[in-house]
Amino acid sequence: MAKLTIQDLQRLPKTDLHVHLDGSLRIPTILQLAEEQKVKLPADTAEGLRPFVEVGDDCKSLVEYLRAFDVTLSVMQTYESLVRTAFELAEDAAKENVRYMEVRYSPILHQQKGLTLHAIVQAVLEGLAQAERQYNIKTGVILCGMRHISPDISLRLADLTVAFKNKGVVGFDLAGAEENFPAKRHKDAFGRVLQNNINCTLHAGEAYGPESIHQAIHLCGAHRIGHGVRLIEDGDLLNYVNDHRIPLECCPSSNVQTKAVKKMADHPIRLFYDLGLRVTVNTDNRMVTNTTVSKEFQVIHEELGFNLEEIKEVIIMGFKSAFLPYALKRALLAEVVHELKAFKPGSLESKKEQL
Ligand SMILES: O=c1[nH]cnc2c1ncn2[C@@H]1O[C@H](CO)[C@@H](O)[C@H]1O
Ligand SMILES: [Zn+2]
Repeated sequence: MAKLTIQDLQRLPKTDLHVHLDGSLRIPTILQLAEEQKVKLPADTAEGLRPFVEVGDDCKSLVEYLRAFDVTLSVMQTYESLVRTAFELAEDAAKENVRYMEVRYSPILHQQKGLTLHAIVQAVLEGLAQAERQYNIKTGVILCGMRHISPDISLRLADLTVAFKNKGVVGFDLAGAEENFPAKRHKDAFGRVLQNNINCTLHAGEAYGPESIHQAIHLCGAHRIGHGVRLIEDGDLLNYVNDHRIPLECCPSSNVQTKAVKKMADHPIRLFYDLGLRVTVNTDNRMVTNTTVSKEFQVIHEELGFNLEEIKEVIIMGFKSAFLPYALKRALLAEVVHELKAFKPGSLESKKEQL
């Protein structure tokens, strides 16, 4: 199998359907925002801050992984900081040819300085719109309820999702620590979203077993599953997910860091793909996990043996799984399929380097 380079993978058109805004900042931006806002960080240089906001493979659990967000959230409490971080995330994604991205975050975590929930959504939409005008990228927003926060708050966030339906918000999610915080507590919020004909996805099967995925699908009506790695433990549910073409938002590097899987070679995305499941490849958190969509494809190429044809197929599954109206999705898919057919590995740059 010819080896694909990172440049090849960067050139391919891609999606990122699972990326948290508050885990995907640039470190220099955090430093600048902290200075402007007089916020105290654990360190005031990029190198000093890195260990607090990038977890690495020695991270032991999801709960440990989530500590990085205390730092990022401390500088994401103003309208301008939300516009800026949303713009920069879309800019970074566009530069590696991500053509469609769904950005998620939980507005309730951005109210420490009194911003209204509406302003918090508006700011992110403004930053993303600015990037869309400048780059060849389409975006949508997914609002997250948080598992450990009260179901009443999830209901308010569900109402916020309804208020921004067709205005840039395309779905609702449930994030945060999974163990001891079952999704069923939040089922009214999902009911609200579903009854308004809005898509939902839930983080499930990351730090808890297949029961969690079962709840997400059957009690909360999940149209997609975030991670879902532990689906491998329940063949019957796996068949259901496969038969109903429920997409899995796989985030391989993040899963090694949170110990959803012990090591990359054990990642079930290979088996899921071979069984015909609809799998997608995503970053989860570009900064916290120190990754990009291209790097995630490189990892599954090098460590799990996905070849170019298989990668193209996973890319297409990403576009198919988008929370986009069907007509738009079909048009975008047609464009991408055309590009993928014409794609030849070996970028101009890498050819020049070889000379
Ligand atoms: O992999 C993950 N699993 C569960 N929750 C997560 C993950 N990454 C980030 N968050 C949580 O989602 C919130 C909103 O973006 C973040 O603040 C973080 O607490
Ligand atoms: Zn996530």
